[in-house]
Amino acid sequence: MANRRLEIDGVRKRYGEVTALDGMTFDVRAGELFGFVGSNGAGKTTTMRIVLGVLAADAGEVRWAGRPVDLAVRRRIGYMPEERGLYPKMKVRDQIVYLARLHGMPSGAARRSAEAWLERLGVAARRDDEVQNLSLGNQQRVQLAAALVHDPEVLVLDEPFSGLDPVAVDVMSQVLRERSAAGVPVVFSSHQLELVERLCDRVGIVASGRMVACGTVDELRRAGTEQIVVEVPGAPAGWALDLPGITVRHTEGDRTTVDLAPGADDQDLLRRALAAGPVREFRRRRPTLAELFRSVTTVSAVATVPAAAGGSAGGPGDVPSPAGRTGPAGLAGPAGLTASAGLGSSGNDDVRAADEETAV
Ligand SMILES: Nc1ncnc2c1ncn2[C@@H]1O[C@H](COP(=O)(O)OP(=O)(O)OP(=O)(O)O)[C@@H](O)[C@H]1O
Repeated sequence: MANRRLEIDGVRKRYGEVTALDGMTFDVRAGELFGFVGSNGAGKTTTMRIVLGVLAADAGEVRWAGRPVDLAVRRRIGYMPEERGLYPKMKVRDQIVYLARLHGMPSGAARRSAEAWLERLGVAARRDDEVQNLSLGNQQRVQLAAALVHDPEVLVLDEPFSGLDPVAVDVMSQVLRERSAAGVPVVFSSHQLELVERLCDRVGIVASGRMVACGTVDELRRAGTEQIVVEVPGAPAGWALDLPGITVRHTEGDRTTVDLAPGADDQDLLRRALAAGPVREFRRRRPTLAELFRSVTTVSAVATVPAAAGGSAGGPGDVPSPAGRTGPAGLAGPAGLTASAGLGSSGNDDVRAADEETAV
């Protein structure tokens, strides 16, 4: 199929007075693992629910392979809802087979596929247990099996990594990588930014219902302010102040981190450092995804590597969710499947602290 792209184009959604989506626009391409990140309440779940037709948009359009997404297409999407969607009292394998059948698979193929995915995801030994008797992490593996069992053309996963142990995170990562390598566009939301940075081909950062930065991790990091970390034991306080194009971000012990404006001369800084004492470290760095996230979600003013062009055709329509998925999704999800991590650590404590003090 040509143009295998999932396009979210100018989607708007209000809940009464609350604007949840304000022209959300991005695309996810064939073979791409796309990380969808944003603060709590930024609009990620609302976007995914609109893609799946669980919710109708007020305006804008969702397209797959160039065509507006309809019910037939939605049945070919694999979806892991945030509220989870398993029947607690149904046995694991029966449930996966049942969901595969709802997506139109013949019964033999549904059973084989269910068995293969339960095996692959490490929960085959629990196939005859009721879902409610599984640990939350194992329920999540079953939930992923439910999203994958019908060999979907597109995968849309709302916080699939939350609450997983490190081994399960590895299994989940591998499976998503495999599916994207097989040509499936995969979009997932997460608050685990180090994981997103490591795993994703592209990342979209959402704030207040809009895409505020979108691109590969490298593109996003290059768009961020370049920094220099300098270590000068015994340097007098303020040694790096008042240099053109150089702003001190943070000082901790002997180590100072500065922002380097475009065109600023780092050799000025080096000369000043050498005059202040012995230079033990002098290196350039770019902000991590977590640092960028803090910047753009504090002030949405970082360069945006644009996703698909905007626009707002008619809404995707009041199509109900794929048959049967409303049932289990509508039940109270397994309790306690909540986001496991905060907004990712930067992996660089000094600069993280600086970001918290001085949001750019
Ligand atoms: N059913 C609803 N009724 C009213 N407001 C809603 C409803 N669902 C979501 N909202 C509001 O819409 C906005 C976007 O919420 P959404 O759940 O899409 O955010 P999110 O990015 O998925 O957040 P989180 O990371 O916390 O899951 C928020 O302001 C939220 O309070």
